Amino acid sequence: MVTIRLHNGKTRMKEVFVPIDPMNVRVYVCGPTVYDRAHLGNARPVVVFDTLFRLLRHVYGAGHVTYVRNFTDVDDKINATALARKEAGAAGTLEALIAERTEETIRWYHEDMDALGALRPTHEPRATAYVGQMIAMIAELVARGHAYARDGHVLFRVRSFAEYGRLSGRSVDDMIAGARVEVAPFKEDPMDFVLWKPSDDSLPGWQSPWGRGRPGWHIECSAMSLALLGASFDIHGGGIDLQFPHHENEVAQSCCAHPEAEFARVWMHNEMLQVEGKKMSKSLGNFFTVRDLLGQGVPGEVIRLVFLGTHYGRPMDWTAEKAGQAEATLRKWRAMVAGVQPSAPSGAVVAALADDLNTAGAIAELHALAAAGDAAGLKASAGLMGLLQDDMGGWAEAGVDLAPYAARLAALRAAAMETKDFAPVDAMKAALLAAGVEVRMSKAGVEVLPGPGFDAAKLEGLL
Ligand SMILES: Nc1ncnc2c1ncn2[C@@H]1O[C@H](COP(=O)(O)OP(=O)(O)OP(=O)(O)O)[C@@H](O)[C@H]1O
Ligand SMILES: [Zn+2]
Repeated sequence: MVTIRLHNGKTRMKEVFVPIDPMNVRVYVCGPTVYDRAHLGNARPVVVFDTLFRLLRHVYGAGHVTYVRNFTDVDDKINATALARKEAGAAGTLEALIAERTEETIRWYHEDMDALGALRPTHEPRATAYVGQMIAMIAELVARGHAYARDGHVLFRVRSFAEYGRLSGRSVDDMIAGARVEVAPFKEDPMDFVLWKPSDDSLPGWQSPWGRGRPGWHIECSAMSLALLGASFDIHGGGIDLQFPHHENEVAQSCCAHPEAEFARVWMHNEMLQVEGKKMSKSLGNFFTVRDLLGQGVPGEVIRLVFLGTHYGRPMDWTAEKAGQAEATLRKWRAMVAGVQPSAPSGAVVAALADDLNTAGAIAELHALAAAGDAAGLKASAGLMGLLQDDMGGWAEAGVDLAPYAARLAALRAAAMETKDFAPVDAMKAALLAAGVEVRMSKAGVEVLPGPGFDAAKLEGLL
């Protein structure tokens, strides 16, 4: 059996990975808060942990890996977007508007992450479906003296857990000194964090022993991982931005509710996608969405290869140059593997991935396979990384760059918004469809992709 080594954020060492149960290797990754389109940074953990998922499936068997990634669908940012819609005159109750918003966002998330060749996790639990389990866990923490109720809130008593701060390498006193901890009258200690908070009538809420309210964010992952993976499981992942306080708090909650268990054995954190040295984030406003890139004609597979070019533990930038190189590589490889039956993945590619997901090393091995003319090996090995899959190939096999057609269509639409004459847009769209091109037009942009019956010759004269 292949030996996998992973850098464990808990011990800060690269360790041989030994699953608790090789018949059921269990992974939990913190998923998105569903109030808006995913930005490119949000896609990095998806690609990183999808690559891990694929490697584990290869080594232990596809039926022997359980991968859970949640949707956080209870959050004040979601409430705010729904409230804003209501105030703008949207019909329906707040609950209905929230449900509409989260459904829509989950649909977008699936479309965008599917386009990157990410497999759907085994389970994608929604937090709102696990509120009962969260309440039970909070009650357990109260009973064990690790939490206390005050004024409709329930707080975790940080000083009751001696190991608090170990995962992120901080001491409680340092945290308070440099802290952005919220002081509130209902807290015994400023470090204590919220497990449950009250909801007024204008907000979604659930009945609980502490009155009508809603869960804090951290308890969601503790309760959902417990329900779906058990009190001890193998790997917990997420972005490094979540290490503190989110993951630290998850550890505190889960270990105090189940002191007999270990919670996550291995912690893996992906580093950030950056823009000019800063984390791409919604709050900084320095972001673009995955959909923006797809709409500009950048294939999802190109985005995936760019991500895999940098080790997950290092920060990285998105650049047009990297995208151009990845696209050229994939065009070359796709031409080589067209119609070829994959053989088995190369040992060198598997070994690179098994070495703490050395994806850059694995890509170098793919180049070596291509240079050696081993198309069958290239196809199988790239497949292990979610590349050169048949269902993602249309863009490259087309052999033509469709981005200018997307740009032209977008320009015609912009002009039509002014003139109110949509005939030129319709004509262009019809011509593209006749050439077998799939056209998707939305507020976010225009996307054109070669469809099954694509015929490049029919594009003649359209630009
Ligand atoms: N710039 C980034 N690079 C890599 N991963 C990121 C980046 N920003 C967020 N993530 C990860 O994306 C996942 C989803 O996070 P979440 O939905 O909480 O983010 P968000 O609220 O959209 O992000 P933010 O507000 O930080 O822009 C998490 O695993 C998080 O660590
Ligand atoms: Zn989490």
